[in-house]
Amino acid sequence: MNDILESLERTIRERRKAEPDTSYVASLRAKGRAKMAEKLGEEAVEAVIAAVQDDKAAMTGEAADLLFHLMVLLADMDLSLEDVTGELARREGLSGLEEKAARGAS
Ligand SMILES: N=c1c2ncn([C@@H]3O[C@H](COP(=O)(O)OP(=O)(O)OP(=O)(O)O)[C@@H](O)[C@H]3O)c2ncn1[C@@H]1O[C@H](COP(=O)(O)O)[C@@H](O)[C@H]1O
Repeated sequence: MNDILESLERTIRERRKAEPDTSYVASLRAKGRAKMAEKLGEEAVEAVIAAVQDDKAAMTGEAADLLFHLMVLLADMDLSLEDVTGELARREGLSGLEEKAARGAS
């Protein structure tokens, strides 16, 4: 599973340098971060709808779109999956309440 995400992360970094008319990733880069964020929001809403409708097939596709667009945005911010998994690993070492407190949540 991680192999696929790591491979996709490399592909996204590489395709950012392509000509926008030959690559969806490059076209998003050309449109800018606000457009990437907008796409992430759209995909999140579509995933929410699939979940509420209990549509597993749609949810699988929407979750893939959501992950992909999140990774495009992370790459634009020069963040990696390792940054995210590192944060998840840190949280795993804490209980739920400790983790909430560490994030400053009420
Ligand atoms: N995983 C994906 C992936 N998932 C979704 N999408 C695209 O995301 C877009 C979003 O869906 P929408 O229905 O909102 O599409 P749209 O109406 O064309 O989008 P907008 O005009 O609103 O921006 C679609 O065009 C999908 O093709 C993806 N495009 C690319 N990848 C991966 O990225 C790699 C590099 O792609 P290129 O940059 O195109 O070479 C590919 O090999 C794939 O592995």
